[in-house]
Amino acid sequence: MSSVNLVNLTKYFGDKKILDNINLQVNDGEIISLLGLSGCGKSTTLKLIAGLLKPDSGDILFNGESALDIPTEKRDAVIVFQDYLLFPHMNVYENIEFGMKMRKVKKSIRQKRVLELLELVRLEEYKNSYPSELSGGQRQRVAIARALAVNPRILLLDEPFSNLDINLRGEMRDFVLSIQKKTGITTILVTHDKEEALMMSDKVAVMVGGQIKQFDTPNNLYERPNSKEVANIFGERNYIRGTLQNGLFKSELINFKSNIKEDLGSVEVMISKEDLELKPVDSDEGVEGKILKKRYAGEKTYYNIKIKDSILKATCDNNLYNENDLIKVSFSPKNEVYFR
Ligand SMILES: Nc1ncnc2c1ncn2[C@@H]1O[C@H](COP(=O)(O)OP(=O)(O)OP(=O)(O)O)[C@@H](O)[C@H]1O
Repeated sequence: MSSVNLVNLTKYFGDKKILDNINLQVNDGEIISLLGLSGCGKSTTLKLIAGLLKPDSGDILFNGESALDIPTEKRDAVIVFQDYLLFPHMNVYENIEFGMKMRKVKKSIRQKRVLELLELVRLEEYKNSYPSELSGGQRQRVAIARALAVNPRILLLDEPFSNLDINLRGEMRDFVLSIQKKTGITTILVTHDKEEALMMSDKVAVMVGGQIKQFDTPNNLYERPNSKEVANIFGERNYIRGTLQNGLFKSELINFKSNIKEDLGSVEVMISKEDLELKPVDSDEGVEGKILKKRYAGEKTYYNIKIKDSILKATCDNNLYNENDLIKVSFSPKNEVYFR
């Protein structure tokens, strides 16, 4: 097992800077995610860690020691790609055994390890099946067992769930998490799915344009993003410009008592859609608005509400109001996030 430390890592393809001075500290045994839109450099970062690419500058430390001169096959950092890349002419047993055979591990040890892994990924009865005879989830479990077979220090997962249907995806996320906890292997997951990153990770690195914009716990990223750019990755929010003075936020749309006593002057407050409260129009509290659009989605209902000349978005657990209804909207801050 190992910690991973990326230090001022920069990578160009031609004259295009793909990774721009990346710094990241992953502690031994942690599972973290690299989250960002397509093309922001997530897979490139994984390939650099695995040794499939070389950086133009910077360093990669495993347990504090540079891994740059260690060839890929000796780095002990294995990647599971989204298309799994199983050997089609080998059965499940042989696929899992392959890496150990290459490393000339003794047959009796190989056999014991493959059987252990088959049990871990719950595929004992499929050991003689070929990849074409397996479901997507089963193939993925073989790919994970094959990666773990060589006792890597670091597991790198590149969009491992994106080819699976939605139900299987949930199941495989739980499965991978349980294996990660059981083995304690340091794991870096690449994903463009915000919920997946939040659900699976001790910490998430938000990447935009080859840079890490924030590396933090899921809760901090969602509740206390350090920029609008990061906030927007975790879903659409409302931003209202106003002033924060003497413990009061005042704006043309909404006023509320703030928990922050510092005078910040002119600011934009971020309000999550689920933090706006909708009440009947004859309530004493709140500002009056009109429902312009409603989308009922079972567990939740999404509303667009017009207040003066602005539109606020709200997500409610109930389904009490309809389009064109007049309502009152109020907000009592729990976690206040202000941007200047
Ligand atoms: N071998 C390569 N040669 C040239 N350009 C490359 C190469 N590999 C990746 N790129 C470019 O580098 C950028 C980052 O690619 P990368 O695969 O790291 O992104 P990503 O965030 O993983 O995206 P995705 O989610 O689509 O896989 C992209 O613009 C891509 O076109």
